[in-house]
Order: sequence, then C-alpha cells, then structure tokens
Amino acid sequence: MDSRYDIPRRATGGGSANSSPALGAQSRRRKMPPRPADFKLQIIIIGSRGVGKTSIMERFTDDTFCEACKSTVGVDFKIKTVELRGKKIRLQIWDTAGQERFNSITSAYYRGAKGIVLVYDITKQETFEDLPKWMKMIDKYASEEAELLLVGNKLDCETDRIISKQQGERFCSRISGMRFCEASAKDNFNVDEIFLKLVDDILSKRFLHGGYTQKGHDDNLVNADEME
Ligand SMILES: Nc1nc2c(ncn2[C@@H]2O[C@H](COP(=O)(O)OP(=O)(O)OP(=O)(O)O)[C@@H](O)[C@H]2O)c(=O)[nH]1
Repeated sequence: MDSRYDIPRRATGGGSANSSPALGAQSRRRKMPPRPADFKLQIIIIGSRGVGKTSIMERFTDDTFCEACKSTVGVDFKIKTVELRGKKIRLQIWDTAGQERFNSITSAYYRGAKGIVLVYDITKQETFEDLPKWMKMIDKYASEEAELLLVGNKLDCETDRIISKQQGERFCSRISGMRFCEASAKDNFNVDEIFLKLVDDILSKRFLHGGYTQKGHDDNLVNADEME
C-alpha cells in the first residue's frame, strides 16, 4: 500500500377496532406524547464530491433515493430516532459538502460528532485516493472519541468497480478503531447497518467506560441544547 495511506490516527398496543370498553382508554393513550429520547447523538457524513453522502442519509432517514440530486452546499441535516439496546436514540445526521471549497464550513461540524461516516465511491479511484485527506480533517477537527466507519458506496455498480473490497479493508485496517463496510444507497443495501452499527459502537464504548450503567441514570451523550 502507498505510504500516503499511513495516516496516524489518535487512540482511539395499538388496539384493534372493536367495541371493547377499553377502546376509549386506548385512544386516550394514543394521544399521549411519544416517550422522549434517552440519548441524542450527532453523526457526520464526509467524503469526496458525488460519493453518495446525501443519498445514504436520505435512504436512511426517508427511504428515498434521488438519481440526480443537487450537490450539497455547506451542510444539511436530518433527524431520525432509532431504538437500540432498549433505548430511544435521536440521531442528528449531518450531511457535508464534498467540495473542498466548503471545508472551512464543514470542519466546524466535526467536533460535536460522536460518529463519523467516511464515504468513497467504489467506481471512482480519486474518491479512494482522497481518503488520507479526509483522515487528516478527522484528526484535525474531530473528537478523539468519535467512532469511525469507512463506507465503499455504489455497490450496485459492481461491473464498474475500480476499488476492490480488499483495498477498502486494507485502508481501514491501518486506522485504529475504524470499521469498514460496502453499501448501496440506491439498492438500500447495508444503509441501516451503517448507522445502527455506529450507534451500537458509540453506546458500547459508553457502557465500557462506565457511562450511565455504573452511574445508574440516563446520562445524555449530548445535551439537548447542543442539538438544535
Ligand atoms: N448507482 C448508484 N448511484 C448512487 C448511489 N448513491 C448515490 N448515487 C448517485 O451519485 C450521485 C451523487 O450522489 P449524492 O448523494 O448527491 O453525493 P454526495 O456525496 O452527497 O455529493 P456532494 O454533495 O456533491 O458532496 C447522484 O447522482 C446519486 O443518484 C448508489 O448507491 N448507487
């Protein structure tokens, strides 16, 4: 592997419609506000232009795919709540512009992220060659605690593949704590897994380091104030 890739990484009830007398109570229950989230987490998606960052986010949050979406300007975000380990987690997902001219804007969003999804396009050599540049951005701007996931997107374009799965795995193995997967936003392959795995890793780390289990209360990973 090219020495450019030797990038140092710091340590790393609903009721049925019957005439039961309980129906009134059920409909009253339905009007109750939803249980608030136990945790709030920020995840950022980075990577070169056109690799599919917006598509991955939108597939996950809205289950949609756009064949010709506009390039992101600066940053955008979407919210999705997931349940994991019996906890409700409100994810704020930041989608960043891949164009270098927005780096000064996007870099401000790295610090608060507990999870970082770094994406390349398996059909575009240059997006893979750009990875060390993105790792430098992570090292410079992100928290040392952030969980990292490398994603080779556009797996549906197997016939146009330029970057092998082994190349992705090899790059990833050089970075402490980083995980790897291939996905397709278009075919909805491995997209939920990207986010659920990342959140699970973030929560595991929290448990391991004596997060709320030892304290015995729900200690938000991110303050509500930081979310809006
Ligand atoms: N075949 C295929 N095309 C995809 C996939 N994901 C995204 N695309 C296409 O790739 C193009 C770029 O997708 P975007 O999601 O806008 O990429 P981006 O990384 O957000 O781009 P920037 O905002 O410019 O940084 C669009 O035409 C998408 O339809 C995928 O999994 N498979």
